[in-house]
Amino acid sequence: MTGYNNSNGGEVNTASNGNGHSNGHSNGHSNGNKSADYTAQENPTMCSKDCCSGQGGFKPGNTCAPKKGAVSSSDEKIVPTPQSLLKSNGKIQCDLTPDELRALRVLNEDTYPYEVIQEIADFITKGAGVRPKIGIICGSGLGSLADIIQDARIFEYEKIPNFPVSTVEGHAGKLVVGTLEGATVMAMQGRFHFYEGYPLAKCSMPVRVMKLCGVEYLFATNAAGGINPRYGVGDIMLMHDHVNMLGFAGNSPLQGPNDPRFGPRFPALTNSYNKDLINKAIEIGKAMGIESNIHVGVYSCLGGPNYETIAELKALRMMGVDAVGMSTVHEVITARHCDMKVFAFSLITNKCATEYNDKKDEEPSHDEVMAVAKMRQKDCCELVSRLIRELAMGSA
Ligand SMILES: O=P(O)(O)O[C@@H]1C[C@H](O)[C@@H](CO)O1
Ligand SMILES: Nc1nc2[nH]cnc2c(=O)[nH]1
Repeated sequence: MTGYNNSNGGEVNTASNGNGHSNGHSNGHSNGNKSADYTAQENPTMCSKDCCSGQGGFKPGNTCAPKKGAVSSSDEKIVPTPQSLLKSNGKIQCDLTPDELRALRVLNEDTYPYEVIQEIADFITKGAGVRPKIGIICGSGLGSLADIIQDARIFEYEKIPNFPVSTVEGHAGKLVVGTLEGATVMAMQGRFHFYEGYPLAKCSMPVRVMKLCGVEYLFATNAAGGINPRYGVGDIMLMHDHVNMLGFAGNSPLQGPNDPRFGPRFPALTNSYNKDLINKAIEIGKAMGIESNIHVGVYSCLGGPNYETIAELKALRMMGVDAVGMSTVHEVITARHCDMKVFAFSLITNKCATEYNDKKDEEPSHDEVMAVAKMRQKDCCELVSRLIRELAMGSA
């Protein structure tokens, strides 16, 4: 791989996408469900299996009175909403623990005013005693990127005011602030995904926190499926562009009122991925002897949590996508909106099938994603730390 320049789209694949296909599927089907109407046939007047089963089975004339010990609908546990917790004096009244209450509040908070982000940033910079210059977001299984940070000050997400919590395996839920290769850094060991139930603005809110902490460069990493047939498992794809599938569906982290203290209402995204950093990373890849495992390509984020169908993967390939995942794009949009320089890469943890087959062992799984990330974490860490060293020395 030689130096990257955006004019030819890096290594964007030009191979045939294999558009013609026959999947051998027949549309007609029989679901083999012989007793779909079982209750109605066997017990013509039984109101429901649960209702009548505790009464010695159905007998004609059952009154369907509530079973002993059953909760009546008025006793059912109510899922609290902020409104249901409020008394008329505006105070919250509920039997939730402070932790449950906090989780509820964070879940219900969709937008973060500038002042709240500022408070979070102050909490971190005061606690850490430094203003970091580089922000790192660790992808699935790549949390070890933060383990190499020196003089680390660790903040668990649940202890940071107004911060969401990580719910995905391989995302520890810690913010690590310290120094790496002479630069001050803050790293997220655990990011937030749309599929966890967080709105995109909340998923990428930590990027704004980074900005107000003083961060100028965002390094985002992710685990992704390789759609480009030339990519192998364990390869690294330096992102030079993205296709925002969630954006196609009308979803953006920048939706809602725009606060110009962060950035403009209509930001341009044409030069989102810093070319100097991409070229430096290619040079570093050569020096590490992993040149043939480094690509430059286009990433696309889908909502997840399911992996893609073959038809979706074919469509993505036709659109020029090289790797697919469930993150990063909204973080990059948020970072570019507030004028941060961005470097991002995907670790290819699985090859995406773009032809139909029945091979179970070729289906993606999070276990496989984690295993490959573990196997490749050393090279990923080295790439990131060498790049940060170049930045700290002022040569990137
Ligand atoms: O956080 P990233 O994007 O690295 O995680 C990917 C996408 C899903 O969260 C998970 C699927 O295995 O890995
Ligand atoms: N959407 C998606 N995310 C991934 N993360 C790791 N592998 C994959 C994949 O194949 N698809």
